[in-house]
Amino acid sequence: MVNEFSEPTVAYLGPRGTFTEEALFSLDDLKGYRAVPLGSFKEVLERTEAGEFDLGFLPIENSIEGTVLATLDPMVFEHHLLIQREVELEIHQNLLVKPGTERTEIKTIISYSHATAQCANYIKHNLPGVTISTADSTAQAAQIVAESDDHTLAAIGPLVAAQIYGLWVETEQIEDFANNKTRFVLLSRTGVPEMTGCDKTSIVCFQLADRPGSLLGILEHFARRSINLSKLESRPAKSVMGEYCFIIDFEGHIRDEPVAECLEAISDSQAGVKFLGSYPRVPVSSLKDIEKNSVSRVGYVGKGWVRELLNPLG
Ligand SMILES: O=C(O)C(=O)Cc1ccccc1
Repeated sequence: MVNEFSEPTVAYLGPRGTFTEEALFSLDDLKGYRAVPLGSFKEVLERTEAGEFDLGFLPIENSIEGTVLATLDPMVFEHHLLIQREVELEIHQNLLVKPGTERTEIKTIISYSHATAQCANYIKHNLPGVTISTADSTAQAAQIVAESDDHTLAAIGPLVAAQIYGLWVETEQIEDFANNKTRFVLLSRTGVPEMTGCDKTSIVCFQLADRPGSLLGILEHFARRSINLSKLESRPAKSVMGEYCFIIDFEGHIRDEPVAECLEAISDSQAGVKFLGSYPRVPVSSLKDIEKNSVSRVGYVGKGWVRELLNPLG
């Protein structure tokens, strides 16, 4: 270990008071680790890969805004880090102001881009015309507001950030959708955790050639082995316009024979495969939870709707 601390270390997106910190502190078995807040996603990734920290911890996906590209893209294209664990945290966004500030005074809102996006409707209807400004994290935004003399500036972020930086909570829970969750990942330079029987594997498939059916070809390897996918996302390959790579999460562990065989088959035929880790997966919501949270079924199309569209009279 090449760092100044005697105990094992975990670097995370700081400063103190981020949602990332709250998610990290929920991991009981990391209590013996020294948690070190860093200023940016980039710093966490670079310094973990360089071996300065044993582990890194970052958000990777939000249920309203989707993938956190500041984590995923560098993991796909620049770094060689392995996911050790995933954690889900329920997120509530809050409007934070300097003590004494009236809502009518607010002219600029600052936060991490995902946080302001999670509250876009709230801002449009309740703070029309405000300027949106970007910080490296929600807690950094709170710190900026606290350190500024400007009463027209407000932050969006966690309640704990208001406490740490001495801000007032103007309005609580301003996110646009209920059930706002963020998934975080624990990263390490080496090591694949033991198989638990309830695992997930993440990979990136880089197509060797762009030809018809190449995605289908990749997916067939999973279907043939009854391996269930939990996420499929395409990202520009960053080489040629129109070329993409596919980021795939699926159930199972690299030490499961069918999983290993599937990855071998894909890399032998269609694509270069980058392994991002096999790790215990968070329990999936039960059907009952989904039912309870679904707002309305109006607008969903049923079986046979294509036929109905084609033959409106038939
Ligand atoms: O951890 C935080 O407070 C952040 O600002 C990062 C973040 C990004 C996306 C969703 C939740 C948190």
